[in-house]
Amino acid sequence: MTAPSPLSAPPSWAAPPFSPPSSPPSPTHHRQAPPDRSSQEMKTASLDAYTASADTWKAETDALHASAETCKADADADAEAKAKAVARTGPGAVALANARIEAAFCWKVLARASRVLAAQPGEPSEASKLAALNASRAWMNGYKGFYSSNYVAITPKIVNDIHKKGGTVLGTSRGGHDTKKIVDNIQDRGINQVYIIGGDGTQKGAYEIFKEIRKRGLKVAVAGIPKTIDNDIAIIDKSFGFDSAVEEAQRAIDSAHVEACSAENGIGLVKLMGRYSGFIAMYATLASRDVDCCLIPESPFYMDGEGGLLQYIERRLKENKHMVIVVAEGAGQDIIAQSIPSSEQQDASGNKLLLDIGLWLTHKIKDHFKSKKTEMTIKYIDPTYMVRAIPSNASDNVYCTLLAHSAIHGAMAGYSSTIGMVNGRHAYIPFYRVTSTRNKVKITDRMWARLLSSTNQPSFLSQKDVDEAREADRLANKPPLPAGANHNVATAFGQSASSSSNGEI
Ligand SMILES: Nc1ncnc2c1ncn2[C@@H]1O[C@H](COP(=O)(O)OP(=O)(O)O)[C@@H](O)[C@H]1O
Ligand SMILES: O=P(O)(O)OC[C@H]1O[C@](O)(COP(=O)(O)O)[C@@H](O)[C@@H]1O
Repeated sequence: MTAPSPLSAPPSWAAPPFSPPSSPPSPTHHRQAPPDRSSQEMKTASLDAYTASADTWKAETDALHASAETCKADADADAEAKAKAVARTGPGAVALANARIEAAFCWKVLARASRVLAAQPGEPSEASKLAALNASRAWMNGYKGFYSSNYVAITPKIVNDIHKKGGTVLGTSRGGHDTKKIVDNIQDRGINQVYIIGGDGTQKGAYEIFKEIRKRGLKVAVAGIPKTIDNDIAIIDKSFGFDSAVEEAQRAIDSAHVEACSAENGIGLVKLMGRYSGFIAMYATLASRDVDCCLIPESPFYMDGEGGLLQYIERRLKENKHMVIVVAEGAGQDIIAQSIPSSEQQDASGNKLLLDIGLWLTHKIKDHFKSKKTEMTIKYIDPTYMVRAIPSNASDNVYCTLLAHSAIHGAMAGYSSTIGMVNGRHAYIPFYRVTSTRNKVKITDRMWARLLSSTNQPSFLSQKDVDEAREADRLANKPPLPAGANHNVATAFGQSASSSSNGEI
């Protein structure tokens, strides 16, 4: 497949695709001959010197091969020893897997290093640089970049300070996931490791690519690296980008608090992203401690009547003369749909578009106090992309580095999975476990109870709602069985499956 002409030229910083020099780098070791020797003698001397250096590299390569063999033998012995020692208990399987990952990783890296040395008689540092440079490529603008534009070479110089910028230097997009075209591109270019970075949708796309690669029998490792501000990816403790978003969302809440305190019966209302999960709203509320009510998709509420939101707002303004309300963009969709027909429109990736709960609530609250002939001022703040466009914070920068290290270790050992932190430890998680459900706030868990005690808001829930929520959580956390699992595996799986993390960070 010839590379299609790029629809959009690569960015100015993109180096042209790397092509190795036509002839191997000339040896830099031979000395200049004295001026009075014949040219034939000079050629002989240079050839002798070159032969000597080739012998030296061969000896070094042989030595490296020998050490690789030793390393593999030691690692295999270590893995077997660990397996015998702990295979009888649950953790044994994990220890064995880890030992085998280390063994495979060690062998592959050493074998790769010796191949590079054997193939390139130039200085080893040049040889390894050539190999690394030739291997690191990036496709621009999301999945469609695999087939709609050329790749760009990624070098240490190019990525040196990207962690200080918001957004993504690779560009992103929604839609455009054509599994066949993507895997054709991977196969045609002889790629053996693919690192795919993004949210829950991206991980689903990575799973499709993995299944197609497996169907074709290709030796390609696919590493899914979770990145989304929503923290809605299942199993992992948190997603890269979430901490930074919470920090920025708190700044919007602080502004809403200032505005609310500056007016008679002032209300500051902030809408935050998170799509169908309310983690950003929940954690920014807990961080701020100036919030009187936090509304999220996972916790239904109602406006009118006894115990409703409007009654609570009236009471809070009487007590405190001002209040701050935080609403997640996915909250209240059922209530809005009663007055505005739900559009059912989707974005290019198939995500259902949300109705604007922020504007709807602002109008409802204004109309209510107008009908009561009560003075009230509401300041509506929708920070939208400001929460997402900021550079990642220190915590996310460290997390991102560790995710990258784990992803490379796994891919070099030949594993295909989503990489993430689970109960504080980095793990390789099968794609189907991550893509089979979405991480949502559990309103029956401690973290939501902590929020309710922080805001003193009513739970807006009946006991029936709580019981239904508990049952839904239980079913949502029953892990799917691997395809074709037999009774014993199903039983064992049922025993060992732990409930997915719930934002208990
Ligand atoms: N079920 C799926 N199968 C294949 N590709 C998918 C699937 N869901 C989403 N994608 C692709 O993954 C990419 C990112 O998905 P999207 O939902 O837009 O963002 P995010 O990954 O941040 O949630 C898009 O190109 C989309 O087409
Ligand atoms: O950038 P867009 O297309 O407006 O999408 C906005 C959506 O993207 C997000 O910021 C992140 O969503 P993804 O993780 O699915 O990309 C959501 O919180 C928000 O609803």
